[in-house]
Amino acid sequence: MIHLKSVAKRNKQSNHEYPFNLPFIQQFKEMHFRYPVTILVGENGTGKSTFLEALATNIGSILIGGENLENDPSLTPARKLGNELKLTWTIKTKKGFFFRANDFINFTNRLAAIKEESKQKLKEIRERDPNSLEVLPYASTLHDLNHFYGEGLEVRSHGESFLDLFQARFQPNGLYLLDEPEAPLSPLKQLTLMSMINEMVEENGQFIIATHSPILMALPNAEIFVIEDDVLQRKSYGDVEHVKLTRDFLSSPERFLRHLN
Ligand SMILES: Nc1ncnc2c1ncn2[C@@H]1O[C@H](COP(=O)(O)OP(=O)(O)OP(=O)(O)O)[C@@H](O)[C@H]1O
Repeated sequence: MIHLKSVAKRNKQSNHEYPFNLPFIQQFKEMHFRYPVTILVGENGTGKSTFLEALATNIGSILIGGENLENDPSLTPARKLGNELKLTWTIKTKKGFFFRANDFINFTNRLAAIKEESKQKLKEIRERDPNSLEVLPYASTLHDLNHFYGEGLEVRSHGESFLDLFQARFQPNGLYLLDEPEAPLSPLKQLTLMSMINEMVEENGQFIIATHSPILMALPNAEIFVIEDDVLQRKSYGDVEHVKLTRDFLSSPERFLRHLN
């Protein structure tokens, strides 16, 4: 299912501040989403995260692990760009989220802190008055955390907790913006993530994923856009530089290693 059909940038007088000064953003006119999965590839620093952030602010996505999108000061420049984007929808969905690998550690830390605080409050209230109804909100928070995340994301490894999170928060009919979700995942777990994404695609999910992973780039039902020479270019899997380089490297690492010294 394609929820978000396209994004276009409104014409604007030249602006020399970030993010409008990024060559890719300057050149950007519009982009169409024709597949349930859109993969965004580009060298470091080309502006993939910035672009996803701008999209997320325009959409009003839930930001997993960060501040509220509207309040997060680090997103002020992206919000300005987001305001200049015009989105067209098939059906606008409120389901889904924006996920940046970098926020994730904060997220697990915050969950752990909320859990600890709720336990502490419960204990204090029960010591004061075993029958007090004041316990209810804290008991409910603990119940929800256990329901969603079991033992706790904070006691799992980064990769495991990533997958737990996706498992807990993916739901049908959602629009998911994922920024480098492969970050802590082993190749095997990247395959697990691919399979979760496939399941959600079957359930009318749409994904826009910025990634450097040649594994994730192979997702079926996907269209790959590469930021090259400052513009978006559609590419087939085998023509993506990340894929070619990885393939060449794996077929003969020594050929590359010889040039490292
Ligand atoms: N708040 C900011 N102020 C000024 N420049 C910024 C800001 N955030 C990012 N940049 C710059 O904008 C450029 C694009 O950054 P962005 O993180 O969007 O790139 P990216 O394509 O996602 O890179 P990577 O693949 O390394 O994650 C970079 O040169 C970065 O230094």
